[in-house]
Amino acid sequence: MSATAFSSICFDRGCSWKVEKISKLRKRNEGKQFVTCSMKSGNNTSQNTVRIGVLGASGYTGAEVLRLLANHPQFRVTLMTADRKAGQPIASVFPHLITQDLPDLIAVKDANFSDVEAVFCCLPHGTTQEIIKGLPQHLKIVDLSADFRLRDISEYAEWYGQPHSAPDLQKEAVYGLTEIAREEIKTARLVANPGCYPTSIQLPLVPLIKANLIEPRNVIIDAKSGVSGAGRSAKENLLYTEVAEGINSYGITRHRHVPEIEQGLSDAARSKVTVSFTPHLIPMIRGMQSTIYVEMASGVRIEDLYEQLKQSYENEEFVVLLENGAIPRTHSIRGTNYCLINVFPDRITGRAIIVSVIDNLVKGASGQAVQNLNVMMGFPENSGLNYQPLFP
Ligand SMILES: NC(=O)C1=CN([C@@H]2O[C@H](COP(=O)(O)OP(=O)(O)OC[C@H]3O[C@@H](n4cnc5c(N)ncnc54)[C@H](OP(=O)(O)O)[C@@H]3O)[C@@H](O)[C@H]2O)C=CC1
Ligand SMILES: CC(=O)N[C@@H](CCC(=O)OP(=O)(O)O)C(=O)O
Repeated sequence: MSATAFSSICFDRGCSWKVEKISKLRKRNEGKQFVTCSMKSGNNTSQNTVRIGVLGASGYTGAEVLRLLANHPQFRVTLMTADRKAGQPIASVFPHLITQDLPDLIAVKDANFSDVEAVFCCLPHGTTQEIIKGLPQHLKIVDLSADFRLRDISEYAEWYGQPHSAPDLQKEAVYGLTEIAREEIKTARLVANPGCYPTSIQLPLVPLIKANLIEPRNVIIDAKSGVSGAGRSAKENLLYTEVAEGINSYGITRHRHVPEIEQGLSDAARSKVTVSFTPHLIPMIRGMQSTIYVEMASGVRIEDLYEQLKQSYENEEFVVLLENGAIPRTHSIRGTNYCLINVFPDRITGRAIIVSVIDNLVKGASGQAVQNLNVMMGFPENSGLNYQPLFP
């Protein structure tokens, strides 16, 4: 059999395994949804409707929350804030949302939170902690910024260039990598949604480190992000002329996601882990790939890594281990909450190469945020998240 024929059979086997798994999990969740909640149809909402605020609804992650919640059976957006764009209808800020029945954007200071049960906080770091400090206690909060992700506030001060102004809230926050921290998220009031790079990196590495299959101190990560990862505000380095037809590495050795990645991996290892991490901005709108080079522990084979990941994620709808050499592609997850992973042997160095892809705006931000609020509210975890990839 030719190599091409072999790899195409393998690829097909990988896909059919996955299709079976997804449909099985979806059926299981649909069953739960039917029992737990009655559905919303059109403007008729059931008594299970949860009123939602979106803070920073005029930004990219805010808009993505609105897109996902349009198909959510329980969450209904009744409050939306902005800063410079306060006072405007959403369709004048995001014309693609014109068909949604949504309230106008208002300033945070004018918002009445008494009628809202939960908020997605899609604001810049720094600003976020000041605003969350002033929110009423009854609210469940999923914060998409970096403000509550680092447990050590001195580390926050070092990497974010300012002291943390809400240390008590920081102590209360649960780091929301859903597949890893689901039990804690269930009872949390404030969830710190992980950063996009840290999500794509920790999902494959945490189970491997916990099982002592890789050397945690020699991890090298080469990551690439679409430009929407930098948000919607105007910046010179994000102009079309600066981004198109080129690749720009940035934050080499000092990107602020380093301590977040090291925190998660150190927890898994129960000892201090350090990483070499280099992000790149590439000329695409959404999507992210992390290519991770690891040394396997003594006596460990690539098949052991593969089996561990397969076992860790076989009951997870949104983390998919591809089979038999299939290569994760950002095209395969565009607009979805999936993380696709595969592991490859580097026969020359003996290392393993792990490839992980997510959509930075979905599993890397708003999708994981919706997944987390579903967990916090006891709803099926995939509510509002059943999207097929946009391809081509
Ligand atoms: N983009 C991504 O892929 C990811 C982003 N994140 C994080 O999520 C958060 C939001 O990101 P993103 O949506 O991309 O950012 P954007 O820059 O696109 O949006 C920021 C939002 O915050 C509002 N805002 C800005 N300053 C203030 C202020 N002082 N008071 C009140 N509101 C304010 C803006 O309002 P206005 O437009 O009216 O000025 C806008 O609605 C950030 O912390 C980001 O780091 C996390 C993971 C991935
Ligand atoms: C392409 C790009 O610029 N990406 C952002 C990361 C987006 C993200 O996850 O940011 P938070 O940690 O603030 O949530 C960056 O490198 O800073």
